[in-house]
Amino acid sequence: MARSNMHAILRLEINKQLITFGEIATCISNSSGDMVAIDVIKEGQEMTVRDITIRVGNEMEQEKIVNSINALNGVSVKHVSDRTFLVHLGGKIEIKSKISIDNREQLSQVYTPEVARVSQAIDKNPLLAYNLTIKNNAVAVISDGTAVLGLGKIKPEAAMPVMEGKAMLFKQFANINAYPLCLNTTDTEEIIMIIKALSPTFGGINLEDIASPQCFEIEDRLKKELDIPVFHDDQHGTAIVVLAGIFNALKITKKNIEDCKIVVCGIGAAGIAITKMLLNAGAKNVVGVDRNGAINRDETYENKMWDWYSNNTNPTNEQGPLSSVIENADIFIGVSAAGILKVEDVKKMADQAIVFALANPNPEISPEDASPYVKIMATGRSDYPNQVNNVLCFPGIFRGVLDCRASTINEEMKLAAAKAIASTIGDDELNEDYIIPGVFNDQVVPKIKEAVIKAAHETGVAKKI
Ligand SMILES: NC(=O)C1=CN([C@@H]2O[C@H](COP(=O)(O)OP(=O)(O)OC[C@H]3O[C@@H](n4cnc5c(N)ncnc54)[C@H](O)[C@@H]3O)[C@@H](O)[C@H]2O)C=CC1
Ligand SMILES: CC(=O)C(=O)O
Ligand SMILES: [Mg+2]
Repeated sequence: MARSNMHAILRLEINKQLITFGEIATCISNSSGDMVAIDVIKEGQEMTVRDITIRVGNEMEQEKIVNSINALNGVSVKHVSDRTFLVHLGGKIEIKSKISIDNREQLSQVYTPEVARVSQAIDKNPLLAYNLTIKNNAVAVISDGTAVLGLGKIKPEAAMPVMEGKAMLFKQFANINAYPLCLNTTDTEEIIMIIKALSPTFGGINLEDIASPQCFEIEDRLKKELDIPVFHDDQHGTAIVVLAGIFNALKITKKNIEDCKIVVCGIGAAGIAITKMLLNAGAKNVVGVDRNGAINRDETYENKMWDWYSNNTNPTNEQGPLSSVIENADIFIGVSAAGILKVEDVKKMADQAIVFALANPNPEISPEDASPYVKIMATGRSDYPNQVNNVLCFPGIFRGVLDCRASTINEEMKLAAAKAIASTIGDDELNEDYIIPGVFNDQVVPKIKEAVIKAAHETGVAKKI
């Protein structure tokens, strides 16, 4: 399994006459806790209070450690807090005013009565909204909570931490103000109606974690009916970053995309968009696998996208489960669920295999299990090398489209973004553990932005000269 990034902070009250800190540390280590920090909170003659931060595998392990400490004589656990929960207290973002209101004159300018003149000006010329409101730099991050990370359908309130996280990334990496909005409906028509009604406020719409196949119709309709860019990040953001990673990975394995057998597992939002980009980039042999095995032409599918998929992929009409179609595959791309690719499957792949196990939060196979048998291993996670995650794309692509006021994000702009990401790694730097730039590489956003603006102008969708 993938290693855990879960940390707990235990507040311990210790009677120094009865126990030493060394004994407590041994107890934690014997219970598989990895102690990463110690803070002294209160020091007395007899008693001392310390906060210790430990990395644990999961909640059960945490409970086991707490119970073992409490079983020792002279120490008790007073409080347990989880570092991840602590950073979420009160939510992760806020709205700040650009100017302060210190007197009546300023009040009458930013609000009534003077603001009315600004409203009237925009009413006469709605394009002025780009100059006189937040629109120019505002993106709505909208989810209905139906496909959140790999968690599946969860309540819209529960999707908010993820959307707030996306909003933070928009701000930090591209200085875009993003507004997380989780909708209490899963009805396609209602979602379309709500987003259309909200659109005057925003310069772009980032759809997030909306389940397939509904996500396709929602995005297609909004693209047709709105004049601002609409981008389903799980489809296109992911596909762009995957393609960037594949371009670089193939330079290492010295294979051509045309000759590779590529198995895509999880034919949902991300899987379908990835497949389309791979085909546009020249791939000829893509085989899609979902819960019931390979998508093939001998079956009929209710899902229209799977119908399209069966007719445009799988040239030899392979059938059967992942464990059989994985044979001789050069590339595996997983956007499905945790743990479904087995070591025995990886062993059946062609030489110099490339495995992108991108399910979040836990990949289809852990790097520890797969790495001995593959040339290149990537996941969607921040705690391993080669993080293939749409965070590398959405800040830069939206920075580009907002800056040139593009009406849409087309195939040319997406391909340009993929090439821009790949190009941030020079041939002299490229290696198995560095096929994709890190999230904190400050060349990524400017490179994507420039490439996207250029492609928007070349394809005539940039409205700002
Ligand atoms: N690393 C990254 O940047 C990204 C990762 N993802 C991850 O990819 C996964 C899928 O995301 P979406 O495409 O948005 O969801 P989705 O719900 O649209 O599609 C998931 C697909 O995987 C299939 N699936 C589920 N369990 C499976 C199994 N055991 N075997 C084969 N197929 C299975 C489902 O039937 C569905 O067709 C999630 O884990 C998500 O976190 C998604 C977007 C970006
Ligand atoms: C990264 C992302 O968008 C997802 O896992 O859904
Ligand atoms: Mg997502």
